Amino acid sequence: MATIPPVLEELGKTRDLSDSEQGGPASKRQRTDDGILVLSEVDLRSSNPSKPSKNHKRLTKRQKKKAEKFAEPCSSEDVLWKDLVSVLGQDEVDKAIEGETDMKSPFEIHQEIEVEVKILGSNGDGIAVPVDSKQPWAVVVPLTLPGERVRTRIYRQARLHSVGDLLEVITPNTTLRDSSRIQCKYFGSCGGCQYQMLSYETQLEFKREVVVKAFRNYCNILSEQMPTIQPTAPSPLQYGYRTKLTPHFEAPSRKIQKGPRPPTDVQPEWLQIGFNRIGTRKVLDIEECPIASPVINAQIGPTREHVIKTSHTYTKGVSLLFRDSLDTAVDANPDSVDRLSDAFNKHICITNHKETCREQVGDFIFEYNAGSFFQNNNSVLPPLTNYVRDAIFPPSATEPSTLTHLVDTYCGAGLFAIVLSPFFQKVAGIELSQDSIRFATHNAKLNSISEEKISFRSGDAAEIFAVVREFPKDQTAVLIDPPRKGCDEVFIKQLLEFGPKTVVYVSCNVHTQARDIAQIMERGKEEGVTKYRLESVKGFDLFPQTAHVESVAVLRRVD
Ligand SMILES: C[S@@+](CC[C@H](N)C(=O)[O-])C[C@H]1O[C@@H](n2cnc3c(N)ncnc32)[C@H](O)[C@@H]1O
Repeated sequence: MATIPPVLEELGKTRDLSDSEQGGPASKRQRTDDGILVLSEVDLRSSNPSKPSKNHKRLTKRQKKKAEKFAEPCSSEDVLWKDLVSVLGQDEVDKAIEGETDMKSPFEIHQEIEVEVKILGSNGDGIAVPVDSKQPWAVVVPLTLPGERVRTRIYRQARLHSVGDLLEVITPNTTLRDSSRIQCKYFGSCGGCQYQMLSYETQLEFKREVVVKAFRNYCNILSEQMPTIQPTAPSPLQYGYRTKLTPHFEAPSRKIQKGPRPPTDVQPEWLQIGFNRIGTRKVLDIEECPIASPVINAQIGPTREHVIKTSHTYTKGVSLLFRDSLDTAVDANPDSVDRLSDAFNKHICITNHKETCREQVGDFIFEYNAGSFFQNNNSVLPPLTNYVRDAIFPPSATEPSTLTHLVDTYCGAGLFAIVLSPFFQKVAGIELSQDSIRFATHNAKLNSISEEKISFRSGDAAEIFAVVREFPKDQTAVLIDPPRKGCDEVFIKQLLEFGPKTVVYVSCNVHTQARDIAQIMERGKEEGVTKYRLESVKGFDLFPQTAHVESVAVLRRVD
């Protein structure tokens, strides 16, 4: 029998039972645009309404109705559902739904069972079936790998599956699992990382599989139109890469708030500063995060001390901010500073949302508001932006490119627009956040790009097509990099009406990306609508050790 890290053992023992009641509040995982896992509430109907377990809580009618509904397309529940169907088989799933057994779990909450893991789901958890399966039912067990036999304790019930804590890996997959690779003492308890026990090559292969499945499930185009998904591009840094961290803590209860002032040098018991424990909304106290950069880790201790000292002052939960930045006290003007000097390359940690951060990407400098969006893994930005450049101007092309104009939609602080600007005569960017646009314009100046060449405006992405009407569509590339929810129909309609020669779609959610690309290609079947060919799809690993994958798809107009 394989031993499991003590953190897993602790997780198995200490899950708060109130969190795992049948029909009680359960949590659904969601990922923010920068890949951070957050948990929000979803209500599940009782798995066996006729025989409630002793932990059963009554659901309101509204809660029941919500739980009975199928998941929103492309949501993390829907992505999981597709994985469940692939494990259980469509016929069995259909039969269970028809026979109304799809919500009737064969297991009790807190029951311990043995399961065999069939696949690693796209959300990063193992998807298993019970060893003595009598009805089609799956069990989702985080931190497990295909081929493993594990013991799990059920803590949540949902449609055709239960979710359990990993108690023991009975038969490990020794080809894949190696616990000596784990570099974080919180791995197994913290909800942030899923893959530290895997080799980096295996992580990249699993991420490619996620992209393959996303296009299979959400991009319903003919198989001959679907290019082979390329290998996932690695991150140069696999630990110490995160340039942003947002640990949080809950406020003390009213009683504690009103009680006597606590000593300021001892961490009160209620105060846990960190990330959500796996599968819960309970905070795990953390003092370090090995995937975050060194300056962030150096700042965690002093910030924790400050929070502990002032803990009596908090009446609301707080999300802390740690941003790795070049030292903004040094003038960024290339005439006054050597950008290769130690002074310019000194890193500091910014904790105030309103302060300015600075990063270098290739030869370009970017400044942005610490509270606004910027990609969270600086090490991967040169390969990512180079890949997008080569996708627009393929180095293997035999003819010189005719592309002279770039439209950067959802442009943030101007990352792609500015890095790619040397290759275009004119560049226009659009972004909803006025703050980011202010910085995009500032960044153009910081990098000596003229106002005649580059312009940024704030607004909804679809509005850009009215602005760039004078851009010659045969010479224009459009870059799309939307938030996790993807593009809306208005945007896609306007994109197709504009009809640029090349579209590069960068996405932090490959499922909505696949859905949007299907829509772009489907619309092209209509009379008079621009047609596109999906040329390539490639994952990029912006978040090593986690299940997250970024994806870049390239579409060329069919003339
Ligand atoms: C994934 S980020 C990409 C930012 C930028 N391309 C980068 O790499 O730094 C998505 C950006 O879209 C912006 N955004 C969200 N909804 C938008 C909309 N409807 N129109 C334009 N921008 C939007 C967000 O503020 C965010 O900056």
